[in-house]
Amino acid sequence: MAKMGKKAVHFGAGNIGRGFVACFLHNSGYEVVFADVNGDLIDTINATPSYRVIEVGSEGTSENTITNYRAINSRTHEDDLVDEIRTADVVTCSVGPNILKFIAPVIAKGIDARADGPEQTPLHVIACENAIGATDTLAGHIKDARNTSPERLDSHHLRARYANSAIDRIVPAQDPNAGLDVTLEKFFEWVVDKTPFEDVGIPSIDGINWVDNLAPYIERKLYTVNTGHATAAYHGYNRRKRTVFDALQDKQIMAEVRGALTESKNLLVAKHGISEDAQIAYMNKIIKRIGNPHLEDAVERVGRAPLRKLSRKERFVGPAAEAAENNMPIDYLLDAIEMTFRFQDVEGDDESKELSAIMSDNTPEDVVAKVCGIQATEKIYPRLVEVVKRVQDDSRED
Ligand SMILES: NC(=O)c1ccc[n+]([C@@H]2O[C@H](COP(=O)([O-])OP(=O)(O)OC[C@H]3O[C@@H](n4cnc5c(N)ncnc54)[C@H](O)[C@@H]3O)[C@@H](O)[C@H]2O)c1
Ligand SMILES: O=P(O)(O)OC[C@@H](O)[C@@H](O)[C@H](O)[C@H](O)CO
Repeated sequence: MAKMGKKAVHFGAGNIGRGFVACFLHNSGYEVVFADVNGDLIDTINATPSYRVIEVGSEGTSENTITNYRAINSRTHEDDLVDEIRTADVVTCSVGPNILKFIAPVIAKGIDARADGPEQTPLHVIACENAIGATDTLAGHIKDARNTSPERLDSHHLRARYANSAIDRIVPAQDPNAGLDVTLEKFFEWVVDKTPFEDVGIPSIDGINWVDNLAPYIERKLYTVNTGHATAAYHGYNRRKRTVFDALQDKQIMAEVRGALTESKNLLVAKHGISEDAQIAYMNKIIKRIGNPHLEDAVERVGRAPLRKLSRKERFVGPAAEAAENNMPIDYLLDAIEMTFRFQDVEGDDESKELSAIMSDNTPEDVVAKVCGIQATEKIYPRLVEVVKRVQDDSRED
């Protein structure tokens, strides 16, 4: 039975938003106000008093029923949303790392409208995206002079506090006939940095693991779950597999996934003092999770946005660049990077089309600098140039 009285505004009523974040907020007693730009989705949410979150796995199926929510179109009803943020306890988002700059202006207005005396606790802002420091990125946009007047910055901390998070739960694209229901894996992990909230009170959201130092958690998540997932997806896409599960049935793809995860493990163990045994156990658990036969997770979803995934702090170049600097092996990570560069012109994926144009119009050296953010002085640079050149040469032959 949910406790009542608190309000959360959640940006992005998609898979992880409805299936994970809103579910946990609801179960912790929050009314959830979704903010989204998809008009049909907004209408469906407002016309549907409850939806189900359905957990599937080898242990069987279980369900949660979510109620006590509303939705607002952030494009057409900005003033209403400002007012919701003014009176909210928590703002969360799961819109995609590249969308944070678009949701920042309305959040800034809502924060600016809040009281900054003892009568109102600062808004707690937590971005739930697959990216290192996503809440910091959002906060940077909110505090930008275009969104918050510089004279208001000194007292901004009285109106809002920002905490980074690492969020982990596989939520595939949903059956279009499922309405608002979301089918997802049973496993979840939501880790949040507690330090920015300590003097004003940590929001009571059941299921969050509050920590003092988030860096090892987010790097371990991104460089294991997402590295393994994306390795399976890109190799799978290039071998015409439909889902990640299908991809992992192929022994060569499984070997690529294990290889990439072993290389990222070497770095994580050396860098964060995680024990080798613990990381091997974590890695094996992840391989099992991404191979969940009950999840229909299309390789195109997991491979979406290849330019983001090839960027400097992301799941491949992030660990590979650092491992290379430390003279650790990176052959499997480079194989996965090559498969990512081959993820071009995929139906419905704008970044894959942009990638194709970038590959046609630039030298390999420029591609590596522009897409991966890697400089010529870095050890990984010549190997990335080689990878890009190979993909470009193959495209010219086709
Ligand atoms: N699906 C997963 O397994 C999973 C797990 C962990 C983290 N994540 C992260 O969560 C984020 C969202 O992923 P998802 O799978 O839920 O994607 P999704 O596409 O299902 O949902 C994104 C939602 O954001 C909305 N949106 C887009 N632009 C917006 C804007 N300007 N304002 C408000 N809403 C906007 C979209 O309409 C959509 O409803 C990503 O950063 C992803 O990496 C996803
Ligand atoms: O959301 P992305 O595009 O960063 O990555 C795709 C998937 O790997 C991702 O959504 C996973 O399902 C999720 O990160 C599991 O926690």
